[in-house]
Formats: sequence, C-alpha cells, structure tokens
Amino acid sequence: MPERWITAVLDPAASGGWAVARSAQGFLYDSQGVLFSRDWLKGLGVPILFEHGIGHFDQQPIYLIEFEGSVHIDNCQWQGLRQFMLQPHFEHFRLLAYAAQIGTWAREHRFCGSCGRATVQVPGERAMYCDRCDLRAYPRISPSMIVLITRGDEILLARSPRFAINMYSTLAGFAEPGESAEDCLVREVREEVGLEVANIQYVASQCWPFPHSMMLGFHAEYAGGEIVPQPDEIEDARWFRVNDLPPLPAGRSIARYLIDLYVARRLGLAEPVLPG
Ligand SMILES: NC(=O)C1=CN([C@@H]2O[C@H](COP(=O)(O)OP(=O)(O)OC[C@H]3O[C@@H](n4cnc5c(N)ncnc54)[C@H](O)[C@@H]3O)[C@@H](O)[C@H]2O)C=CC1
Ligand SMILES: [Mg+2]
Ligand SMILES: [Zn+2]
Repeated sequence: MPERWITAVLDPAASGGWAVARSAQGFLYDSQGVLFSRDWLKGLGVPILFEHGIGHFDQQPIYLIEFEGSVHIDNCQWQGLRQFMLQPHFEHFRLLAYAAQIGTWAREHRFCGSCGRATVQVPGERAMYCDRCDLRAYPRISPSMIVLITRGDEILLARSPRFAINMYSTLAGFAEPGESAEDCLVREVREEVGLEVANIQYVASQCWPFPHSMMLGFHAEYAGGEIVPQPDEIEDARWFRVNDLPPLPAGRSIARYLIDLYVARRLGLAEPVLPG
C-alpha cells in the first residue's frame, strides 16, 4: 500500500489545495478532522504569519498555515500535538508531526541569525535564506539518546518530576557538541543515575517532534555503581523485575518500545513493533 503522507516542498504561490492550521493553541480541527480547504482558511481574515507547502496526503497537496497568536474560528477547536498522538486514529499524526516541526522552525527563522534581516523561503528546498549573508537555515533536528539499562531480569527505570504520577521510563538526553552517540549515552547515564554501562547496542530510532528530537534508542547492560539520582532531574530511579513493572510511557514512544522489546524477549512473548 502506498504511503498516505509524503513530504514535499510545494510553492506557496500556487493556488488551491488543503491545509492544516496551527496557532499558539495547537492545530485546528472540526468534525471532519484536521484538513481544511486552504482557500477557506485564507478567506477567514485571520492574520497569517506564514505559509509552507509541506507535502501530499492521498496525493492531495497540503500546506501549513501558521496563524499569529490565539485565534477563534467558529465550529472549530484547537488541540496540541501530544493530544493528537494519544488518539486511537492517528492516520494524520505523521502529517501533523511534520507540520509542527516545520512550523516551529519557520517561526524561529523568519530572521537571519547572523545579521537579523528578514529571510525568504528557498524555492524547491526546505530552507530559509538570507540574501545578504548567503546563509541557509534548515529545519533543526536534535539528536537525543534513549537507553534501556538491564541487569538480567531487572530493568532500570526512572522518573522525572514532570512525569504523570507513578510513571517510570528509560533514561534520555541530548547529544552535546563533540560527542558520539555512545559518549552521550554514557555521560547521560552517569549524570542521571551515577551508573556505568557496557555492551551498548543500537536498537531503533524515532522522530520525536516535541519540538524536534531524533531519538536514537539503545540497549545497555549494567556494569557497576550504585544508583544516585541526579538532583532536580530524577525524582526516583530503581530496578524493576520484568514481570512487575510500574505504569509506563505511552504506546507510541520509543521508550515504551525499548521496554516492551526487552520484556518480550525475556519472557518469550511476541516482539512489539515500533509505531511508524
Ligand atoms: N520518544 C520517547 O520515548 C522519549 C523522548 N524523550 C525526549 O528526549 C529528549 C531528551 O530528554 P530529556 O531527558 O528531557 O533530556 P536531557 O536529559 O538532556 O535534559 C533536558 C535539558 O536539556 C537541555 N536541552 C533542551 N533542549 C536541548 C537541545 N536541543 N540540545 C541540548 N540540550 C537541550 C535543557 O537544559 C533541558 O532542560 C526530549 O526531547 C524528550 O522529550 C525522552 C524520553 C522518552
Ligand atoms: Mg534526561
Ligand atoms: Zn543575514
């Protein structure tokens, strides 16, 4: 079956097509979903910050219309990307995830970071351009390591003060300049729980559009040390037996996938599939 959503750089000067609308309140939806007639949206008289042509859904051209500030539109509501992710029908989620990242990037690159002048879209390329500096700004992607640490039938899970009550997850953190993925993983594990790890194995990756992370998922084995939670960052960290786990992260996350995969292998269950 062909992919329903395919990214592309479309010319905003072209007419017609469909659009998703984004504002400070999230994405617009009504009883029909998140895709609106582009002409209808542009005819509402709401101030538009910018427009980007972002791809095709079922072969139809799709644009992103970014509104300024908070907006009320009759018979429509706004909802954040996380809520769309948690809904059971997420055929539009990949489209919205992409639109959110393009929207965030475009919003933050309307002016040249070097000279401060207004930038323009580069035809046929996903880039904002400063003529004076001959500088192109591309969408930003932030590599983040995420790792499940195991010790036989036990897995290490931690909770951040930001998490839902009682929920525990794997350790994660952003790569810093000068680091390899493995360097970052070892540093984050030391910082967050004070442990040493060995046998680091890459497992899978996931685009995480909150707001622009690229999650690189690993498995690692415990190699030494006592758990020392990082003040302010880690509220609690402990070993859990694979048959006695706390509340875990949402089903679409690579954190959940790394946990489910190890548990399945350990208990001889069917292996999970990472949601695309
Ligand atoms: N998809 C998944 O299953 C999961 C995804 N994540 C994501 O992984 C990322 C990293 O997780 P955390 O433990 O929160 O990171 P972290 O341990 O590196 O701490 C976050 C801190 O890093 C700094 N920071 C923020 N953005 C940054 C950037 N782009 N580059 C470098 N440093 C930055 C800030 O000081 C922030 O407070 C986040 O985007 C988080 O949403 C985390 C866990 C699960
Ligand atoms: Mg972290
Ligand atoms: Zn410039």
